[in-house]
Amino acid sequence: MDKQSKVDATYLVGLMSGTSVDGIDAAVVKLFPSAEKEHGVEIELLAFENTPFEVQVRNSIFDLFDPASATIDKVGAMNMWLGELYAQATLSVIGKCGLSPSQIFAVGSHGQTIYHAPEENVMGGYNLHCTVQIGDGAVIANRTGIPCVSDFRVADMAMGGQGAPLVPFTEYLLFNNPEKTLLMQNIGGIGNVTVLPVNASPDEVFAFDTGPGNMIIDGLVSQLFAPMTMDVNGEIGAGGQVIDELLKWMQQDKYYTMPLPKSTGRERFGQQYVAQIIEMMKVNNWKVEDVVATATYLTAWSIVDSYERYIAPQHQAEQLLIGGGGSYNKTLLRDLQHLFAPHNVQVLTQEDIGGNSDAKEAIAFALLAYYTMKRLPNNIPLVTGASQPVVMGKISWPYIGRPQEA
Ligand SMILES: Nc1ncnc2c1ncn2[C@@H]1O[C@H](COP(=O)(O)OP(=O)(O)OP(=O)(O)O)[C@@H](O)[C@H]1O
Ligand SMILES: CC(=O)N[C@H]1[C@@H]2OC[C@@H](O2)[C@@H](O)[C@@H]1O[C@H](C)C(=O)O
Repeated sequence: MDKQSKVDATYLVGLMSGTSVDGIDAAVVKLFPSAEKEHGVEIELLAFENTPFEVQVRNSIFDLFDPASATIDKVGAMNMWLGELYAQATLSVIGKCGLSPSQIFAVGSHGQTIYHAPEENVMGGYNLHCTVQIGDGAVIANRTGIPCVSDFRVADMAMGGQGAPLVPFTEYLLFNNPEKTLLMQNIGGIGNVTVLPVNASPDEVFAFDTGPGNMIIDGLVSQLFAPMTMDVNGEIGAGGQVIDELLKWMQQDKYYTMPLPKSTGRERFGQQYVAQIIEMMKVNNWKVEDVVATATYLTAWSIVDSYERYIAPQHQAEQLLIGGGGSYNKTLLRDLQHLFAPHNVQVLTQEDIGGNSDAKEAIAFALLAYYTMKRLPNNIPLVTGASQPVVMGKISWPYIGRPQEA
């Protein structure tokens, strides 16, 4: 880093609580202009903290995924409650790296998605794509004294986009490689991939949700191995065999052949879907570890199938770089390595390249917020299907303004 970059460094906090509802990821990043790339930025991760949700919070969020139990009073209260928890997570992670809140330029908070409907929905003559993320930015701003950018996705939807995925914009900024075509694969609740062709320009980047990430595995484990909520390190799946009949049934979901751009969520692969699998398991007398092994294989298959169907015809990739909690599931990694071997695609995790699988999305929302604060566009229309670039995110200012800095 040169002297000028050090002078221009900006500190930001990014917050992510994703579709798997495991907790809050909070990152403090130092951002400075890239010495190499024009308009580019570089970042340094200064601190990261994951705060798991308490059971009552997790259950209250799950209540909101079912439109029948998600009454408006519960949505309103949870919006404020999560705001409080996000504010605490912000202050805690800032404390970890010895900075004070007054040194932070902005917090970028994704919020908790409780509803995502990116498909065509014509009402009153308007095509209303919609998505709901809660955890109010006003609470975060007023508890921390830091401006908060939240509610990113709706601006993209206002331009006809899917409002997802948003992380590709930051992957383009941070990972674009002059020599290799990279597949940036996130495996959270949902799986999503960003394709970065060799030395890509923004209009060559494309991305989409590949299907379920850990969502089906987590759903099965929560039902069949409670109080566990995940297949830790893939140990349950490692002890099972893939059930062909179940795999074929799962592979027939329409999502896998839908045209791009596409995104998905709990509405498709959540509790109802898992309940169907458990019903089939009972009828067929399948072993629970075989069902978990099959769900794990399905996730790996959906990723390689996406590569074969939408990516490989134009781009031979060198590496699949995995981020998100799925990178800790060894059975899933084994299945991915096996399925990508014939394509000569090397499968690596963020840790293998010196990154942090857990922190990646929180870092992304810090970076997205930086662009919002600078009033610069931060979506990629080719990725989301929006008709044009927009500045995503709503800014909440703290009540008494920021402490005056010297
Ligand atoms: N040690 C582990 N072993 C196996 N799986 C793990 C482990 N740690 C995390 N996971 C999986 O990762 C999930 C959390 O991943 P992550 O935090 O990336 O998802 P998310 O951000 O909530 O989802 P999304 O990116 O879809 O919004 C957990 O629910 C679990 O399934
Ligand atoms: C609506 C929503 O919350 N979508 C998430 C989800 O989790 C992964 C995948 O599905 C992706 O589309 C998105 O999140 C990441 C952060 C994104 O927008 O890039």
